[in-house]
Amino acid sequence: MAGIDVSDLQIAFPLYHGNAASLRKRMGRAMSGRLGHDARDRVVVRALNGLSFSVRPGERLGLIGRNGAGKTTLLRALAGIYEPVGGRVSVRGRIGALLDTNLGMVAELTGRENIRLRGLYSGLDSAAIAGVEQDVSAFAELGPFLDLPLRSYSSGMQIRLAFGLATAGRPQVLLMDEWFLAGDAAFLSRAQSRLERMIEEADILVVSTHQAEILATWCTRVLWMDQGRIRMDGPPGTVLPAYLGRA
Ligand SMILES: Nc1ncnc2c1ncn2[C@@H]1O[C@H](COP(=O)(O)OP(=O)(O)OP(=O)(O)O)[C@@H](O)[C@H]1O
Repeated sequence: MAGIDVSDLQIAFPLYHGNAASLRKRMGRAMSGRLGHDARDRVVVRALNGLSFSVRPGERLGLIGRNGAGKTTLLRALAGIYEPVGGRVSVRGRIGALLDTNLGMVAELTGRENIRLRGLYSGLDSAAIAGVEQDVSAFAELGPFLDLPLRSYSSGMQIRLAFGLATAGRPQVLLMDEWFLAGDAAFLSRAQSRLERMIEEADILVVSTHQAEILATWCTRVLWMDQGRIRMDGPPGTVLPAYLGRA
């Protein structure tokens, strides 16, 4: 069964230049608490600083917080792209990651070829690949562009294709950065019903966005992140008014 357990998670990025004291001075108080040193005495930014939480099947978790709070870093750590420097991340279930429109795509291949390639990577047989191809092409509504190279796609087309593909493989844990919520209203409503079908199968969504309305309608729980830590964790009706200063 799908699940996420994060315990005392720490992610840090080395900054290769300068010394900590002058960097602290230049970056001001806002950042100074997030600078530290690693074992090789390099100055690092602590992007995530001791996060602990669990997510159970059926939960739709929204991440909110100011620029630089650590939302994207957390999604990437859950996807296994970043290694923790401390603590643990455990994600059970097949992961679908919508973090970067180009992730795992080849710009020179057509949309259809990319779909087939992904099917082959996932070890699907030809009948299953044909099913995914049909499902994704119906969802993405790319028309003749499906048979043109990806590099000719608009960013909205890339998003539709990536979203269709990431959700076609019936992932049990879908990780999504707000990038993918940039489509028009018609796309958002089709994306929402596709996600709802997926979530009905008792799976997990983790989505990061600055748009409070999306969190209010899509999520059952919101983590408010601040300076690489969790500031508040609870239902959207409690966390969003506090975040927006209306509590
Ligand atoms: N590759 C990197 N190298 C150095 N520092 C990084 C890197 N990626 C993120 N950071 C730093 O880690 C912190 C968290 O960044 P992150 O992108 O996770 O924030 P975010 O909440 O997603 O912000 P935004 O809302 O602006 O997308 C920031 O201080 C950022 O500058």
